[in-house]
Amino acid sequence: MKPLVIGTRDSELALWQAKTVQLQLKNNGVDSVLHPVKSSGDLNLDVPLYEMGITGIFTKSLDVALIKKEIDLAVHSMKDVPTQLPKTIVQAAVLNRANPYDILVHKGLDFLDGKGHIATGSLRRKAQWLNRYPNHEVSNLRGNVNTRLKKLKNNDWNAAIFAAAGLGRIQLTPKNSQIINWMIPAPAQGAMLVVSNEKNTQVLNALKPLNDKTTEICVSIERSFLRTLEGGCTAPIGALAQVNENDIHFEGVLLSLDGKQRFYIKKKCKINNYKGFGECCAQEILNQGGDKLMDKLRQIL
Ligand SMILES: NCc1[nH]cc(CCC(=O)O)c1CC(=O)O
Repeated sequence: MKPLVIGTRDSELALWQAKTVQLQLKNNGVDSVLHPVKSSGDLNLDVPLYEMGITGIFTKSLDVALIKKEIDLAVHSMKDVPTQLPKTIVQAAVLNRANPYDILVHKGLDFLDGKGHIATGSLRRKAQWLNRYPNHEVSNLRGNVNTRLKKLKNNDWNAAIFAAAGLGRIQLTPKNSQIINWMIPAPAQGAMLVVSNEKNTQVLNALKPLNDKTTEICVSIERSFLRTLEGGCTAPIGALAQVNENDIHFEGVLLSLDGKQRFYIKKKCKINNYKGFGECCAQEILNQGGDKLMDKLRQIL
C-alpha cells in the first residue's frame, strides 16, 4: 500500500493530533505522510460546496481535499466538526478521548468573588460564565491556542477559557490554571475524529483499529443532543456523556446568550440502550421551554 496521505490543518494543535494518528497507524504497520492545509484559501470544486453539504469553517478545506482525493483521510478536533458530515465523507475512527473539560487560565483567582473580566470567543463558555458570575464582564477572544495565550498575557483580563485537551496536548497548560468542573463542555470536546471517503475501504479498514468504542458512544450521544436542539445554528449548548461501569451519565445545557436563561438536564441510561438517548435528553430540554429559546436564538444567530 502507498503511504496514506493525512490531511490536517497547520496549527500546532492540529499537527500534534495528525501526528498522533500517524503514530497509531505506524504501530499497526501502516505508513503515512502529513499534508497540512491552510484553513481558508482556494476551495474550487466542480460542485458547489452547499450541494456537497460542506458547512464547517474549520473543516471545509479538508472536506474539499478529501473529495478531490488529494488526501486519504483527515484528522479533526471532533467538536469543530458539524454534526452532519458532507456527502460521501464518513466517520472512520474516534480516538480515545482526552480530558473533556474546559480550563481557566488566570492571573490569580481573587477576581472570582468580585468584579471580574474574562475572555473567550465561545458563546457556550460566555453564557455559562455569565450565568454563574452575572457581574463579570466577558470580552471576545479568538485565534488558535497559542495566539489566545499571548493575547491573555498582553491584556488586563483576569482570565481566559480554553479546552484542557488543547493545552495539554501541546504542553502549554500554565501553572496558573484550573479545570472548570462545573462548566459543561462542547459536545465531543477532547475527542479526535478521523474521516475518509465512504468508498475507500482500504483506508477505512486501516483506521478501524484506532476507534475507541466508549468514546465513540459518548460523543455520538452528545452530538445527537446537539443535532436535535440546534437545527443548523451555533447556540450556547454544552453536553457531556461519561461511562461508569454499565451506565452512561449525561449532562446537557442550553443557555441564552447573556446566560440569564439556563435549561439543564442530568440523566443516565444503560450503555446497551444508548441509541436515542441524546435525542431524548434534547427533547426534555425543548419541553422545559428550550424550544422558545431556540426559536429566538435562530433569529439572532
Ligand atoms: N475551537 C477551537 C478548538 N477546537 C478544538 C480545541 C481543543 C481540543 C478539543 O477540544 O478537542 C480548540 C481550542 C479550544 O477550544 O480552546
